[in-house]
Parts: sequence; C-alpha cells; structure tokens
Amino acid sequence: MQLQAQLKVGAALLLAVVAGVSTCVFVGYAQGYRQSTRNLSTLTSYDQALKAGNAVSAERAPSNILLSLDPHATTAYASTRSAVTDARQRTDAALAQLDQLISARPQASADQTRLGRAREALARARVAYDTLARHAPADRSPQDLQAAIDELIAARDQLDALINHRYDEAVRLAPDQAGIMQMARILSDLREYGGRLSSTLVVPLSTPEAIGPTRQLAIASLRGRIDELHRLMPDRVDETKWSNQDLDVMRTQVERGFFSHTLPLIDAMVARPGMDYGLRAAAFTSQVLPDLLTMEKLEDLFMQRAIAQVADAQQAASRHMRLIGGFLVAFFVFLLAMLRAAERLVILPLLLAKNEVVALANGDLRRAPRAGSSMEARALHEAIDTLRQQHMRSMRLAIERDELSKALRRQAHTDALTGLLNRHALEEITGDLSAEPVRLSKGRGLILIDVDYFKPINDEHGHVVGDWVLREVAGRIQRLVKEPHMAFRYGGEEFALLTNGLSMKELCRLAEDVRHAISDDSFSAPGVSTLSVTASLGVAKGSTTVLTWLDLLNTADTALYQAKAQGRNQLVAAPSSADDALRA
Ligand SMILES: Nc1nc2c(ncn2[C@@H]2O[C@H](COP(=O)(O)OP(=O)(O)OP(=O)(O)O)[C@@H](O)[C@H]2O)c(=O)[nH]1
Repeated sequence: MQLQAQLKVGAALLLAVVAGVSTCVFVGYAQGYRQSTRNLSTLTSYDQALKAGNAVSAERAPSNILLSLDPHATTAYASTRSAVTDARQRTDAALAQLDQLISARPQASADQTRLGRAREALARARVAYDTLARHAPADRSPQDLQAAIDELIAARDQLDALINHRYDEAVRLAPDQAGIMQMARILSDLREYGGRLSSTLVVPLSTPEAIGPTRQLAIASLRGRIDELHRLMPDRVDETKWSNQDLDVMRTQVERGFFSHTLPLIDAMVARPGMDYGLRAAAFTSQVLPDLLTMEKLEDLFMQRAIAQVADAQQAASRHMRLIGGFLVAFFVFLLAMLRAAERLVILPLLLAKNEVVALANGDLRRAPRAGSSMEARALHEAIDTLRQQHMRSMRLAIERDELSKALRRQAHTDALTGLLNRHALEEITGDLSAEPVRLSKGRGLILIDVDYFKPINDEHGHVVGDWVLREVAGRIQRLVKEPHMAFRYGGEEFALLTNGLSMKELCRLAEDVRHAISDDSFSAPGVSTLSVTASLGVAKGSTTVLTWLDLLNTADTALYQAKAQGRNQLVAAPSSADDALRA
C-alpha cells in the first residue's frame, strides 16, 4: 500500500478510536444532560404546583378580611376588594402556568382532572365569597361564612392531590433532590395549615361567637399537624446540604414569626374565655399573614436553590457536550492538517524525489522540481544530487570510452600512411577469406588498383618520395569515390575500390576515371620536379559465377594480373556470364 494511503487509513482509524471514546463520554454527558433536563422540568412543575397551592392559600387572607368588612361603609372594603381581585388574578395566573406545565408532561390527564376540580371548587368559593361580601356584616350568617371558607379550602385540597402527585414524580425521577423537595413540601403544608388555622378563627372573630367544640377539635387537629411538621423541619434542614446564610436567616424569621408569634397568638385567642378575642378578624388576619408569607418565601428559596442546582448540572453537561464536540472537531481538523502536512512535507518530496530518480535512471540529467525543506528532505535531495553527479561522471566516462573505442576502431581500420581504409577494414566486410566462403550480393563490384613500377620510384627517389606518391595516388582515388563506394589501401602500392549497385559498365567507367586520375597528371614530389605514375586495374563484379567474396577478389586479382601482363596502365574487366553481360 502506498504511504499516502497508509497515512489516510491510520488517520481514519485514529479518528474512529478517538470518536468512539469521545462518543462514549459524550453519551454519558448527554444522558446527564437529559436527566438534568427532565429533573429541571419535574422540579419546575412541582415548584409551580406549590406556587399555585400557595396562591390559592394566599387568596384566602384578603377574601376572609373582605367578609369582615361592610361593603357600604368603609373605604377599607374597596381596597380589600381590590386586594382580593389581585390575589385572584395571581391565583389564576399561577393555575394557568401550572396547567401549561402539566399539559406538556406525559400522562398529564390525571393532573389536569385534579386541576379542573380545583378550579371548579375555586369558582364556587369565589361565588360564595362574592355573594356574602355584597351583604352587610350583620346579614352574613356564620354558616354561610364557614361554607365559603370551606369551599376555598376544598379548592386547595384538590390542588394538594396534584401537589402530591407532582411531588411523588419529582422524588421518583430526581431522588437526589428528595430532601429539598420534602422540605419545600413541609413548608408549603405549614403555610397552608397555618392559613387554615387562622381561617378557623375568622368566623368567631367576625360574628363574633364563641369557639364551639367542633371548631375546638378542628383547631386542635391543625395545631397537632403543625407541631408534627415543625418537628420534622430541623431534621430535613440538617439532612440537606442547602443550609446557607440566606436560608438560615429566613428560617430564623419563620421560627420567630410563625412559631413564636402567630401560633402563641392563636393559642392565646383560643384560650380566652368568652367572645372577647382582643382582635377583629381583619386585624388578626393582617397580623398572621406576614408570617405565612415568610414561610412561603422560605419554601420558594429552597425550590429556587434546587432548580438552580439542577440547571447548573444541566449547563455543566451541555458545556461538556459542547467541549467534546469541539474537541472532536478540533481533533478532526488537527488530523486533516497533519495529513496535509505529511503530504506536503513527506509524501510530495518523496514522490518528486522518486520522479527525479526515475528520470535520472532514464538519462534525464536535468534537476526536477522539488518540495520539502526538512532536514530529511534536504538529505534526500543531496543524495539525488550526488547520484546525478556520479551518473554524469559515468556518462562522461562512457562517452569518452565510446569515443576512444570508436577512435581505436577507426585507427584499426585506417591506413596510417594514406588515411584510406585498410585491408583489415575490407576484411571486416568480406569476412575471413580463408574460412567458409561468404556469399556476395550481385550488386557488389571490386576494382583492384596497383601502381606500376613502384619499386623503381622507391629505388630512384627514396622511400619518402615513394610514400608521398602513395599518399597522392590515394588522394586521387578518394576524390572519385562517393558513398556508398569505399576505397581501401589493399597493401603496399595496391589499392581496392569496393562498389555497390554499379553495373559492369559503370564499374569500368569508374575504373577508367581512376586510371586517368593517376596517370594523366604528373606528380611533383618534394625534391622531384615531375614524376609520371601509372596504375593497372582489375575489375570484377558479383555474378552467377562470382558468388562469394573470395570469388570476387580472385577474379579482380586475375584481371589485374592480366592488365599487368598486357603492358600495364590499363584496366581489365573480368568477363561476366552471358546473362550478367546482358544486364550490364
Ligand atoms: N615507399 C614505400 N614503398 C613500399 C611500400 N610498400 C611497399 N613498397 C615497395 O613497393 C615495391 C613493390 O615492388 P614490386 O612488387 O616489385 O612492384 P613494381 O615495382 O611496382 O612492379 P609492378 O607491380 O610489377 O609494376 C617494393 O619495393 C616495396 O618495398 C610503402 O609503404 N612505401
């Protein structure tokens, strides 16, 4: 596999492993996020149920005050009426918000039924209150007053069922928050029971009338329940890790207000003999209300803390998810950048270096484009440069060797005196004449040229002049020979002219030209004024009877011998066969 492909596979595997591990961690955080989102939703709907309960409880105080006021005589009535309207609006808004929250939850129908019942009871209670409020205080019977209060309590009871259900679900889904939710529940119940307790005194205080045994029993039951919840409170607060300065301050206010002021006040009023309670209903309710609201605030503070903690957990999970997502993207980008860098810094330089080496091996000595500036890439390029230099040296040596061998070959085939090809060169063409005869093409022709009476030239003028004459003769022959014909010094004062493609007639014409070239112009060798030189020529051509090189040489030699014998300075052409003669 190529390095590039290997890198890509490696990067893909690495990415898969990192993505796998990150996904596992991501899934963990995603579950945490989902869990905290669900917890948040559960806590929010539980909190809203408590708020709706508190709103219904809170509606009772101005409503009860209203029932102690004269609709015609007091300005207090109008302001209380307005407070009732505000309280009802707050209740309706809280119930509407609760409705919205629970309808978004799974299996909402049971809670919606409970909410519907609470609304119906609330509507009945409001009608009862409004009817009574229109009458003068003297026309309001204690029974009707109690009935209206009971109807409002019934509305709160309907909500209690819903609060219980929200509480159960919240504890089931978010057991971590169970302590705080229970604490909020206790405070909500305390606020409600405290409100109910003070409501039990509204009728006696408004009418006024004595607290009868049934009411005594109800008051005792509520006091018992309140004491029980009060006993539970410290444990719950200690168990939770929610205690901090704000909560402690408010908790102290609740203790000082509700438990040390309101309850003793109620106890004292209940304990008073006769119908002189010391306080009218409106004043009593106004005194009690702030302590109840402090409890409501404490409960709200607990819930807000719980919600804030879950929201923190949700945000932390979301932050971690984003962090992992970001890490994955960054890692992917990093891998991509590494791959690119590897391509640019390693693979591309390697590929280009490979191409350069291949080109070098194919004889291309040019410097190819290169990439990479790393130490390793530079070392590779230096190695290629060294290779190139060695390659150039070897090529130079090869060329020199080739030229040398060509020169040697030329030298071996050249006659040193005349510069013509020598006999050895002729034998390269004819082959070894003493060995197996080599067949000859019919187009081949041979002219043997022998200088006449050369020995006397040597003898008379010396060898230097003899050499000079030989060179001059060779020059005159060479000037007449054109490609593809070739001239040789055959030996001593004898020359050979090997032709190709000439007819016998053309061959004879060439031989005649050679003879004239030697004999027509006298030679003026150094130290010798004029010197007449002639030559005898024997001409032969490949034919049906002259089949081999040996035949051709022998035939030309015989013809030359004949020319010498016939008086020299002439040419003799070896006779051809009849067919050949015809073609010639
Ligand atoms: N100067 C010189 N003489 C050479 C060379 N090679 C051969 N000779 C001489 O050439 C002469 C040849 O003489 P012969 O064979 O008797 O022939 P010729 O004198 O030319 O007589 P014919 O061929 O019969 O006309 C000899 O004296 C050789 O020494 C050479 O390279 N230089």
